[in-house]
Amino acid sequence: MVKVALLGASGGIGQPLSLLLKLSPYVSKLALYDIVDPQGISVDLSHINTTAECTSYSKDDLVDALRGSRVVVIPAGVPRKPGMTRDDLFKINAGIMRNLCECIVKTCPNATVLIISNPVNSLVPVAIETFKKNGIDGSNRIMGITTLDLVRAETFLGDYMNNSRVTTVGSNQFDKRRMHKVISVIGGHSGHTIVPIMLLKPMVYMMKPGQYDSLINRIQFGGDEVVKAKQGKGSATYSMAYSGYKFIEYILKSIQRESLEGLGYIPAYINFTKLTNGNDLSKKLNSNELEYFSIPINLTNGRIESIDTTILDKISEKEKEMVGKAIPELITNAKKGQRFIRNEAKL
Ligand SMILES: NC(=O)c1ccc[n+]([C@@H]2O[C@H](COP(=O)([O-])OP(=O)(O)OC[C@H]3O[C@@H](n4cnc5c(N)ncnc54)[C@H](O)[C@@H]3O)[C@@H](O)[C@H]2O)c1
Ligand SMILES: O=C(O)C[C@H](O)C(=O)O
Repeated sequence: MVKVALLGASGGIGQPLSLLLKLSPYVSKLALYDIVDPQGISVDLSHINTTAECTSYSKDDLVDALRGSRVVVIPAGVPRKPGMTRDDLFKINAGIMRNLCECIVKTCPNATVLIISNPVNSLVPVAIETFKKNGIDGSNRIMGITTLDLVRAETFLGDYMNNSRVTTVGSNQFDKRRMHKVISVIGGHSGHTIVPIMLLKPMVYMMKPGQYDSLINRIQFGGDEVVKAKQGKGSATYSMAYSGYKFIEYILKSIQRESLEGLGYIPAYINFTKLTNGNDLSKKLNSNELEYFSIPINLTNGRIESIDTTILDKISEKEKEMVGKAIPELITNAKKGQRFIRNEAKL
């Protein structure tokens, strides 16, 4: 069991995620930090009869919140309103990410850092560059959480299968939780950089013309659906808390040395260049410039042991086309984050 720090704990994602972490058998201490004091959340959660010991921290207490943390989860930052892109959040959230990471790298440099705040495609580079500026390579333990795209893919494909004649193949409804054997998602976390990969190719042939394209579109722009429905009151929070916890649980299980076998592909948005199989990924994606990509990872002790590029061996022409479209945008997004820290370092 380990200490987990949650930065941005008072927010729309932070609150339900705090609850899920309080229920986790893998967490011994849960440190809740936010500039809006999370004391009430912490006291409330502390009445739940699970093991995790909750404490709250605000403003200048960040060092205390982080001290001894093995895992740091970051949903701190502003969410989108209708009409905005995730990239529009960069101006505010990049500064928040840099300041938090400056403190993480000095207080718990070996912690695994899991980034939820948007734009993920640029903020993971901000975090990695901040570590680098402080002389530390964090690329095997700083990850962007892209699990919501995977959860959406499983849900929307499950809906399609249950609502179409595909259900007549078996007598029961398809279990959406088993969809990880049917679909995965790689690339990044915004629009066309989100690239769904059908693991069971015959599924595509079973779909009516147009259905596959509309499924892909819904997965890529699922975030917009929630932003629109919330009418200016933010973006996905409950589905993100669930997806975030799902990914955090992989990390915690791996720290606990539990087997992750049978859980399917576990993608995360990472800097793959120095990792085992990183060269292989560059070759398969046919790009020397791309450094960040969401790709299945193999974990040991909560860190990336290697990346698994086999998912790219089975992709269709249409999926190749989607990957090709994602790469230039991913390069631009990553450079934006890198420049933010590198230019500052020159001042
Ligand atoms: N990765 C994903 O799939 C995904 C999904 C949904 C949302 N998001 C992103 O997560 C972020 C948070 O979303 P939300 O709905 O929880 O927003 P929110 O506004 O409800 O909560 C954000 C919290 O961060 C806090 N905060 C701001 N600056 C801080 C700082 N310097 N230190 C600590 N806390 C700080 C705020 O006080 C607030 O409580 C957004 O950027 C959103 O776009 C990502
Ligand atoms: O859409 C957003 O801005 C939030 C999040 O990235 C999502 O995919 O729901």
